[in-house]
Amino acid sequence: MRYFAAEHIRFSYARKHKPVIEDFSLKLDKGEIVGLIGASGSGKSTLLRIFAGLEEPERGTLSIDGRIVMDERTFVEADKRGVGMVFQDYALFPHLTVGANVAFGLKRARRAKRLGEMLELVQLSDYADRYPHELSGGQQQRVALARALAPEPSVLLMDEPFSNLDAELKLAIRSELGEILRRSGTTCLLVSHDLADIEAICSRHIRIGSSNGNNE
Ligand SMILES: Nc1ncnc2c1ncn2[C@@H]1O[C@H](COP(=O)(O)OP(=O)(O)OP(=O)(O)O)[C@@H](O)[C@H]1O
Repeated sequence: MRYFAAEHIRFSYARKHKPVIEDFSLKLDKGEIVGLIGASGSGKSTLLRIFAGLEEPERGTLSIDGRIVMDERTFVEADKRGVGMVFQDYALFPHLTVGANVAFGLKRARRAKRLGEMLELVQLSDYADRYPHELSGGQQQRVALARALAPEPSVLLMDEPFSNLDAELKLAIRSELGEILRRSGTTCLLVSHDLADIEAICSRHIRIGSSNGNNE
C-alpha cells in the first residue's frame, strides 16, 4: 500500500452544480515531494482542503500511512488526520510571538525541545520573541513552515506558499524550502500555478485539468 493514496475523489460545492473535482486520484511514497499544478479555478485548493479534512467529498477514498481517513463509512476529522497545512497567506497568529506560533499545536512535555529544533531548522532561533509583523515575508513563510512541521505531520500540504513573496525573495526561499523538506523527510504536496516553483522543489508533478477536475 502506498503511503498516501487518494482514489476517485469527486466533489461539488453544491449538489446542483457540476463537480469541481470529477475523478481525481493521486499516490505518494513516504518522503516524496510532489507538485500539483493547474489553471486558476481548476480545483487545486479544493483538493488540499479535502485531503486536510476541511471538505467532505461525494465519493472517493483517502488513506495516509496505512490508515483509512476517508471512505464511504469513514471521515476522520481534520485535527485527527496528522496533516499539516501551509496556506497562501501563512495564517500566523498576529498577537503571538514566533515561538508561540510554532509551539501552538505541541503538547507541553515536548514543547520546548521541539520548538528549539524547529527554529533551528528554519534558521530563526534568534527570532523567537518577535511578532509576525516584525518579520520579512520570507521569515514569515519560514515560521508558517516551522509551525506546520512541528507536530510531525504525516503529510504536509502547501497551497501557493510563495504567492506573497517578491521575485528575488521567492528565488532565495524556494531552494531553502526544498532543502528543509528533504532534511526533515517530509512527505509533501505543493500546489502552485507556476511550473518553475514546482520544478525547483518537487521530484515530480501532476497536472489537474481546468475543465473537468480529472488528472491529465
Ligand atoms: N466556497 C466555495 N463555494 C462555491 N464554489 C467555490 C468555493 N470555493 C471555490 N469554489 C469554486 O471551485 C472551483 C475551484 O476552486 P479552487 O479554489 O479549488 O481552485 P484553484 O485551482 O485553487 O484556483 P486558484 O489557482 O485561482 O487558487 C472554482 O471554480 C471556484 O470558483
